[in-house]
Amino acid sequence: KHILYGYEECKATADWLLAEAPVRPLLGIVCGSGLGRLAEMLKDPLVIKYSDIPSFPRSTVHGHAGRLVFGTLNGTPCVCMQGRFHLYEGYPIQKTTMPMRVFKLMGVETVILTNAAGGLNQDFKVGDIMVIKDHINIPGFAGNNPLVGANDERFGERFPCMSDAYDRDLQQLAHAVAAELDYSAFMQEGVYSALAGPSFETVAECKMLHFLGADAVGMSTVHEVIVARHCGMRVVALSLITNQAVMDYDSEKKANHEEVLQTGELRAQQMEKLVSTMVSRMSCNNKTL
Ligand SMILES: Nc1nc2ncn(CCNC(CO)CO)c2c(=O)[nH]1
Repeated sequence: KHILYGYEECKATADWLLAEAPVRPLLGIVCGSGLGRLAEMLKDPLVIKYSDIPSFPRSTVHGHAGRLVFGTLNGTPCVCMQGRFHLYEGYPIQKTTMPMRVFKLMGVETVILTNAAGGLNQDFKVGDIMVIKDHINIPGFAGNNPLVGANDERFGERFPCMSDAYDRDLQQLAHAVAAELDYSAFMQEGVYSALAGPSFETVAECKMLHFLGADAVGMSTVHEVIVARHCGMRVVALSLITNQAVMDYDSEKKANHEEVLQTGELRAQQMEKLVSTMVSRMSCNNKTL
């Protein structure tokens, strides 16, 4: 039975990209809303538009450029997604996570994912960077999990463990590098919860997610993490807190995409510095790559 975006399709796309790419990437980076400038860190970049890549989806969201950038970061061969795919764009979930399998088949061993998220934890401020230590996959509760359907053993096992999805060493590395860069004042860590979107959450949903132990809420990342872990890549993920989720009915605040992108602009420089310094630490003691 033809599995949507299955092994053969991902392999064909990976081979097509490797034929174009100047480097065979070891590290994958996914840029979240407004964080696309991370891709400009790469040296000797080669940029390929998603629309030119066989079987690749198209980015449809403002703030997601829709380009794959190959290059090196402090000597480490990287591939960077400038723009990612979301359930709310109407893609089948396996389509939104296909890039993770393509990364794997190109030789990527570690993925750094970034996203913009709303802060549920009341200690969080707009502009904070949260190291994700775990996630709550709400769409998964309703059966919308990227691994549903026939399992392809060439990627991974039928029932993959997710209790260690977010690599502990790489979380510690993120905090250590942040301390070195004197970023600790706006560094957080916590649980990321995903909704499908595109509507932002209601007050009752924010209060429920917070009550369930979520520190931030977004519309991406968890599906990519599940697929990345299924095929054995290491994962570290960072949320830029772009607004305080509305938790009371009297609040004047209204979540909006423009504010998400503005905060991304504001913090983009520190995010770039954090990620690039992490990469240099990972590659020099390359056991952690
Ligand atoms: N309250 C709240 N604040 C947020 N900031 C970013 N996102 C992630 C969703 N980003 C969408 C819309 O900006 C674009 O992918 C969210 C969210 O889902 N909820």
